[in-house]
Amino acid sequence: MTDAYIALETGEVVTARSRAPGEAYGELVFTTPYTGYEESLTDPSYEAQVLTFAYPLIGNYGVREERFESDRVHPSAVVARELTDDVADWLAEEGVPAIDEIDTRDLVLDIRERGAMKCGIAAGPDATPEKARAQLEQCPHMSDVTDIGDRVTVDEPEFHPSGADDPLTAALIDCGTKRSIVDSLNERDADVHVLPYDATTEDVEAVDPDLLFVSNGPGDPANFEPTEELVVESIDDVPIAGICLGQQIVARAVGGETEKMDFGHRGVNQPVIDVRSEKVVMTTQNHGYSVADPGDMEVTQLNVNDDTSEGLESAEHDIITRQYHPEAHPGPHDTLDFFDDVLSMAEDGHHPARAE
Ligand SMILES: NC(=O)CC[C@H](N)C(=O)O
Repeated sequence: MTDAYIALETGEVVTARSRAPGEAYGELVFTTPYTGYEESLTDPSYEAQVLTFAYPLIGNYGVREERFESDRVHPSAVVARELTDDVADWLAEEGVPAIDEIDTRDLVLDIRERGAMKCGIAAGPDATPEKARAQLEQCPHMSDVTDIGDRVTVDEPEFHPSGADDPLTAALIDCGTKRSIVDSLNERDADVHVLPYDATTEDVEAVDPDLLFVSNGPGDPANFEPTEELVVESIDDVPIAGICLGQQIVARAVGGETEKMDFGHRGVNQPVIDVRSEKVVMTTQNHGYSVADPGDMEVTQLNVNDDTSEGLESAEHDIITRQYHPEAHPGPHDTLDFFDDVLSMAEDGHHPARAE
């Protein structure tokens, strides 16, 4: 049944089946995992994006809140080959338009050939191609979504105790964090103060952290100037760690540069090599920008497929960051030791390579 349409920047309007009604626009991206749809759909990194699942059946093991990475669905719309009723009903309850019975192989090839592009979606009994085109016309370039940090950050600071007798303290700057990053720190006896992305140095000093941790998040790292400024002011005062958007913001803070990729890396099978040990790990990734110039930091890990920077470190300034998602959720557990490494740095007060 055709009661949904997706309008692409190519001028094409593709017909589909509505699984959750509504109209929306966003940057059209795809992710390839065959599991982890609850984690992806609640990952704040997908804010302002339309998420296409390359795997053909989404929802075959239901929907469980304990797998959520935040308190809501973040993509502005969802595209699949087939969505189960569990997922379709969940998205409808969340007010997120969803369409399926579309050739997602073809759509993914379009995105790979043209790069992540704008799109507009209209789904439901009143949907028309014109309404989908009207949504497309409203869609901004991702770098022009300048309020994206405000859409995903905490309203007020949150405290997540680890329950340990002698905990370390992490100040996590919430640029759209996944819950499993907080959990990964708590599980290693670190109390976590989650602060808004525009927290000040006074806000950080008030919690007296052993580690400043910059989270993952959506959009262009250039639109997180308050966080970048906080990192600039915090360097050499406290060890610093970051994941994904966090790596990008920290790189910019130490004089580096970031750039938009054609269609990014989104999946659970991205191989990464450590240039020091030459060990290769499989990683979970979800990003559309990358670090083009690491500034004052050393590139310690590279993507095996395209040599993009996956790990940056500074012994001088006590910094360790990763472009991929070490917490996985979903994905392989090859990289969980990142959290052990950054908490060891926090406990010692310096990067392991920096002599006392
Ligand atoms: N998961 C993330 O933190 C994504 C980082 C950034 N928004 C990008 O797309 O590259």
